[in-house]
Amino acid sequence: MTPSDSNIPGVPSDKPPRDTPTDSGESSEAASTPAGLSRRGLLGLLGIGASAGFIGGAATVAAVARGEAVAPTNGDQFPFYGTTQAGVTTPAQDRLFFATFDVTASATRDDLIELLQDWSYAASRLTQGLDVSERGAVGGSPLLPPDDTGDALGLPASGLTITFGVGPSLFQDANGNDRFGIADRKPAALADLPAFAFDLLSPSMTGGDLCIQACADDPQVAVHAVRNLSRIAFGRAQIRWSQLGFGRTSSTSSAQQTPRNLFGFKDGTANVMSEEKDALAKHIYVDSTSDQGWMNGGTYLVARKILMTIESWDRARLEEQENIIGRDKGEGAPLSGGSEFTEPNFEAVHSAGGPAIPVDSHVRLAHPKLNDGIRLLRRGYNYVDGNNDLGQLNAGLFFISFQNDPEHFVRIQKNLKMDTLNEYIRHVGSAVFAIPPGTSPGGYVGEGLFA
Ligand SMILES: C=CC1=C(C)c2cc3[nH]c(cc4nc(cc5[nH]c(cc1n2)c(C)c5CCC(=O)O)C(CCC(=O)O)=C4C)c(C)c3C=C
Ligand SMILES: [Fe+2]
Repeated sequence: MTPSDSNIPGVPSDKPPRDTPTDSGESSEAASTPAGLSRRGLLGLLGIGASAGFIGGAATVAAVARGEAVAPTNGDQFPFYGTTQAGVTTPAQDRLFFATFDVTASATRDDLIELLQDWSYAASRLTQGLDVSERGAVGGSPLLPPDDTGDALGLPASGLTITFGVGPSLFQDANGNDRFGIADRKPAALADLPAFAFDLLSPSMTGGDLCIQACADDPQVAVHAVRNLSRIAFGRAQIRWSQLGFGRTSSTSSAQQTPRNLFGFKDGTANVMSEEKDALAKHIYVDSTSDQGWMNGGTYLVARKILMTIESWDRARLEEQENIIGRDKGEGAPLSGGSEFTEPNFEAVHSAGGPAIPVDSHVRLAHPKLNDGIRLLRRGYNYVDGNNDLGQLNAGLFFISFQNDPEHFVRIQKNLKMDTLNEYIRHVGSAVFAIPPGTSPGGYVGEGLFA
């Protein structure tokens, strides 16, 4: 299947920020959203469980003007609706807030469907720079908690994308129980990742039934999105673990400059780019040959939280750092010569003898030539989670890759067993999710799973 371009507009939108009223006094977006939040979703926003009583006065309240005092600086918008979900080939934004969720033990199949419907509806609004519902942060009854938390009032869409995923545990619990009557819809490719050499995984940063990847150019917008989606889920699903990321570590479009990771190296040079339509179809998106038709046009997300011992790295000689990566630090050119985008030549010989690109360097071991031609679309972010008692930063790479089979990640990660980079990194968190195809107005992400 050839993925559509529909999520790659890349042009600033002329839509007004957050619920600026139209001349009619209605939300500028109201007509384009197919349905409102379910009663359960509204109850979640109020922080009331499913058994709670009726909410009075559900009539639509005209949206209230937002952010008059703040001139929006990044009104970039990427449509939520499309044949593929946004946030995969979308030019990587600066910030990430990623969260995995556990669906509550008491939730039924209908609860799960309604949650995905509510999330899709809310995401279609949030990605337009609107509040989570029409009543929003300040348009509801003064006697009720506001629908929207209000922390993004006055902020533009900031390129927000919201990408939903479903994990292996959604289909079957640890005892093999078919939780939501979808066990026979589980793709063979969606399995927990195996243990890898040097793994130091913490259970508190591993797994999840569902995931939300929110990317934006403003961290407040990304956090607002996940926070409000989490409120909607109240009583149906709760956050298991989450990660804030900054400074994208990968380009996903050749129009973007290659960013740097916390080791100071350009990261993303050899990534699959959104312009590479054939490579996207071959390596990233699931096609009609999949064992599960509902995944046609979807992809798989692998997340790995990788701690980087940056203090030790900073004491390594430049030459050693470059030999470990296999590229030079200044330009990002392969050690075999040329400039950043020159193909590495693993046969090239160093003037002092031996291979110019060390055999145990990261780029050699991760290169398609040593991995049956496999390519990943990497979309990771740096993170810093404070410091330890020794004054060292808890910092690293929140690695995210998209591929049409998680086994492709597994293949490369196994090959990285000999990687000299391993002396400076540890994988501490891990998860894998199926990313269903996109949806259209009136539908919801994951609908094919229940059809
Ligand atoms: C299993 C997949 C990968 C993990 C895990 C991983 C961790 C990791 N990578 C860097 C830094 C760099 N990686 C680079 C290239 C690169 N990395 C992977 C895969 C994983 N990396 C691939 C497939 C590639 C491309 C290889 C190629 O085709 O040439 C680079 C070089 C620049 C670039 O091409 O992006 C850097 C730098 C770190 C620091 C890290 C863990 C913390
Ligand atoms: Fe890498």
